[in-house]
Amino acid sequence: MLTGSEMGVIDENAAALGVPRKQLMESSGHAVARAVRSLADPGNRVTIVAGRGNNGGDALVTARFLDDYDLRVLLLGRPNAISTSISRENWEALQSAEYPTETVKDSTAFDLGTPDIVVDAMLGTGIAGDLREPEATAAAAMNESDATVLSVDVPSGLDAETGRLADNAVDADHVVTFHDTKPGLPDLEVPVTVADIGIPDAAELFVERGDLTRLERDPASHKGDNGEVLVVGGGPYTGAPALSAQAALRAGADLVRVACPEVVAREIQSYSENLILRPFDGDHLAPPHVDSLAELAAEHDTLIVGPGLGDADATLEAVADLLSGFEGTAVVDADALSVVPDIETDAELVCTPHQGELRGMGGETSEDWRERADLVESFASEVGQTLLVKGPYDVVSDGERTRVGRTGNPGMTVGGTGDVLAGVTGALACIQDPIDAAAIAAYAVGTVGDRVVDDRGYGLVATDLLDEIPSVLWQREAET
Ligand SMILES: NC(=O)C1=CN([C@@H]2O[C@H](COP(=O)(O)OP(=O)(O)OC[C@H]3O[C@@H](n4cnc5c(N)ncnc54)[C@H](O)[C@@H]3O)[C@@H](O)[C@H]2O)[C@H](O)CC1
Ligand SMILES: [K+]
Repeated sequence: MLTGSEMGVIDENAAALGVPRKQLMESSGHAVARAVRSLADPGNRVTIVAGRGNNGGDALVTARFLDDYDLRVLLLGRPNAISTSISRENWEALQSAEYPTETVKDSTAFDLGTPDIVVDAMLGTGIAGDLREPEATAAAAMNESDATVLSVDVPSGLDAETGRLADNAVDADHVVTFHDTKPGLPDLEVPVTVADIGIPDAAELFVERGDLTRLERDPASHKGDNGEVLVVGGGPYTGAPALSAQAALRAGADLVRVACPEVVAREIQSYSENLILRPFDGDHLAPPHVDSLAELAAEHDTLIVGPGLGDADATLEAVADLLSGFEGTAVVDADALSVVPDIETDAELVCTPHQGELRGMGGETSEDWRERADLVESFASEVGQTLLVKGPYDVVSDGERTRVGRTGNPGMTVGGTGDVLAGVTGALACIQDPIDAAAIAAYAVGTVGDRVVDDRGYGLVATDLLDEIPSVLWQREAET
């Protein structure tokens, strides 16, 4: 089952892999024509009712596969209101080839006639709310007619995000949906054909630019709505927590605080005025700090534990105590990773080991990325947490879903890039599911590294990555 927005992600990933949406539309339209053939014989009257979006575009393709039928193609609205270039190209192809097309300027001009089959291609995954005019009048006419109604993707009026069926939705007799079934379709109790439209498995496995479309920033949001992150780090090292915290800010978090030993707080602050420090006494994290840190952590959307903490016994004991009592989402990195297999916790953890750290946690790895993906998936399921295993191909898995990020380059083996990745993951985990946060972070940080190396060559340092994070995450160019 895939929601409309999940289909949008996959379909843009397919485009990133070289299979553009227009090609998918051709397959979709062909699949609808095959369904028409299974429902009616050549010579029968088929009326296509197309909306102005890509759902309509699918059926404009269908028309070209039905030359041996008695065909009418109705476009709801004016041709210049067609909202996507690929639908417009398919409309123009029908004009050039002199197909019997008509445009319906408003609802009073709509006349369905008496076809044998109606192809309902008014609205698909782009719908919001009940049907407006002229779609509402057209739906009522379809529902009254004796024709067999074949809906494209979903009956117009079914919201493929929530499965809600509008009161004035089309009452379909048959549905052809694409790639996978959609929410609400099983409840309709009509035959549903799931058509393979040639989306490669890789569009679901690999993290690509379509995954960035998951990111949204509400224009009406207030300080804090886009995430508050607490980094618990520092002591033996000071750069690591500062990198994670700055990366979290660059990834879009509103407020990022760093809890660190008092003796290094001034130094960490001196790296950036954007950081808010919450020092605790001493020169390293230890069990007496845990109670107050737990209270502080509970006031944040996500916790990042590990960067620069070191591996002193007292520190690892404190990390284990902190994570055991925590109930929110935490990114666990660096030395803190070693405690994960030994603790019981209600927290949702995103662990970000490189392959050596993964072995240290008891996980297995392999040179072959496909084998590694399987091994990471089963280890994630064993640990019951999300893993982001870094490597030339990053593998992200929660034990059920597994994603692979292919961005990045050998320049990123330099120290500090992992701290940046932990920071981006922590920020995104404020607004996304752990697996999506980890997948997007892996893809984005690798892309950032690729841009820096393209620009300047090898010899990048972790701070080079920070400034490029916003443009990769938030300035995407979507295909329409
Ligand atoms: N995702 C894929 O892999 C593919 C999907 N295809 C088809 O494309 C549609 C989705 O197309 P989209 O252009 O995004 O949206 P729609 O055509 O469903 O509708 C957009 C259109 O509708 C208007 N609108 C929104 N709500 C209402 C309403 N309540 N009443 C009236 N009009 C409304 C809105 O303003 C827009 O103009 C998907 O379902 C598939 O059929 C392609 O085949 C490619 C592969
Ligand atoms: K439809």
